[in-house]
Amino acid sequence: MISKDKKPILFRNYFSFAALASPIKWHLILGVILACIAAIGNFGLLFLSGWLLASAAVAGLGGTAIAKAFNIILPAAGVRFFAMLRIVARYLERVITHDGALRLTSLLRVNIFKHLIPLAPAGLINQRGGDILGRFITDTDLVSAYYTDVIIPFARAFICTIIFVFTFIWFSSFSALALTVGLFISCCVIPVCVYYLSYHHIQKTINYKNTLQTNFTEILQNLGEMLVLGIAPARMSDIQQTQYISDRNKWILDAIESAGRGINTIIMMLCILITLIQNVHEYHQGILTGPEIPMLILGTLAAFDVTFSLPLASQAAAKAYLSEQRLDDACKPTDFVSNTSSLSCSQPYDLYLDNVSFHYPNNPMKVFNQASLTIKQGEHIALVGPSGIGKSSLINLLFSFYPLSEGKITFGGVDTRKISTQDLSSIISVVTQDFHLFSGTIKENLLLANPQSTPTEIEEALRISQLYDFVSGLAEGLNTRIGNEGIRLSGGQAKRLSIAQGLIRKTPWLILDEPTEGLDPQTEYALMTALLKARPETTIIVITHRDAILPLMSRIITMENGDFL
Ligand SMILES: Nc1ncnc2c1ncn2[C@@H]1O[C@H](COP(=O)(O)OP(=O)(O)OP(=O)(O)O)[C@@H](O)[C@H]1O
Repeated sequence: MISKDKKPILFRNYFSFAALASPIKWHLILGVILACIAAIGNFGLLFLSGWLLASAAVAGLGGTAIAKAFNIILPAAGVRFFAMLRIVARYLERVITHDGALRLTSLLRVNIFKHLIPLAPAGLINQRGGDILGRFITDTDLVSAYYTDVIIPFARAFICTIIFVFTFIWFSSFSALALTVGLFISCCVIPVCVYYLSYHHIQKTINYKNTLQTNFTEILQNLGEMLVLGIAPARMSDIQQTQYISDRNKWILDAIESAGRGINTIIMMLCILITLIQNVHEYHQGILTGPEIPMLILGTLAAFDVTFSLPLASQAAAKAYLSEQRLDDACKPTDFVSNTSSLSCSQPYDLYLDNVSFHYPNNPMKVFNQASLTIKQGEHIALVGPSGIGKSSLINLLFSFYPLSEGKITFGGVDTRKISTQDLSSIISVVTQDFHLFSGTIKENLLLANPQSTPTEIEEALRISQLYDFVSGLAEGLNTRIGNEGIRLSGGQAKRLSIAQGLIRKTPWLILDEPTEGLDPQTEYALMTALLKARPETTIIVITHRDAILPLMSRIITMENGDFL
């Protein structure tokens, strides 16, 4: 169980964005500053260009003397300066904010991984693989985008609004007021409306996307079986249907965002119109000069530039919020969290089950009912019993993957709930029925189990698991690639390779779940005798239905009615 004070990551309940984003706070601050500088550069460029063009025209109309007296160099240099400033600031802003966003994504993923690990497998029992993958990839991306797609555009819009309005006040208070009202609607009212109008559709889009991802992952994983059962076309048509609904929803979101932009444009045009009418009036009153009119008009145009990304930013905010909820849910500690404490157990590694009762969280049927068992280090045991009685479940309890209803299990003198999974796995090697081989060479798969193993140890493991002759006969020997999940090996060869993985770790305990299933009697006998001879000191527990193995073992434990006989 996870202790209450170890509060995991995510937002509302478990996570503080500020805490997570703290390593990239300078990226964030610098990103906002550069985004503002780029927007001010754009504003300055248009503002000054309007004044420069109109002044040059007025000077030209005024005759040669006035034209000569007009100093075009200084404002032209200003225009160039703002143009350069805009380009450089935009470039630097992109570099810094994207670097920050990528760092944030990796921080977020590492954090999520850290919180998912203790949940496995019991805490993840009700989650589908594709769903977790979706949360891990898509939702982390959307949450990280909060920084580049939400914080920066809104911070830029608010800071620049203040700067633009104060610049306008210098020339015309009325124009400044019109700009304030226009920018307020564009920065606050429209984004809030877009957010609430989009929220429900974004929620649906995320759900559809998740369903698509989950279903597609399952189809890919089980494509062979689905083709054999003839259900692949039906599943594909389900996927198409979900994709169609998802696309329609996306279309609605695009329409809302475009409407937001469209209204923004209308407000900008209204603002320009009002400013123009008032500026002409002020010109006649002598408050403004002629060139200042286009300057304020183009300035209004430039000022609104910072608001056009806000409808999209509102949608990004809703996406980040919903994704954050999904990540929060995925990482929420349940009652079935495997332990993270780490008391060291010591030799002899004896196992005691004391009145253990247990049922799976999603299955009320008791697998163990006040079961007691003692296994001393070095014993060679066959664990037998009818299918579904609970033999493999013993492995889950040994590693505290599930909580006990009653009783206690000690290993090496320590309650297994207090030994970390890492510590246990350094003492116990388990070869399960549903073993996993990686897409790589035979050697890579063996070294994955024990990176320090020497060529002699590799050879020994292959000899015991009766794979040596097979591997020696291969053109590329140990460097033969075995394909995804060991697809290029036969079922028996793949099983023996997984046994070799268990052997090469040389741990004091070795548990083999149905190691000889699918093997011919000769190979089965050769494997078991070689194993028991090579590892006399190792505790070996063989979970099996094969009678041929039983005479070779030093003790046979039978499971019956939730207990050991
Ligand atoms: N993850 C799980 N969630 C819910 N119930 C489970 C889970 N795993 C196993 N069970 C149930 O627990 C019981 C014991 O299963 P277990 O796999 O330990 O049996 P077993 O003796 O190893 O069977 P077999 O010899 O067929 O491998 C079964 O009734 C099974 O349905």
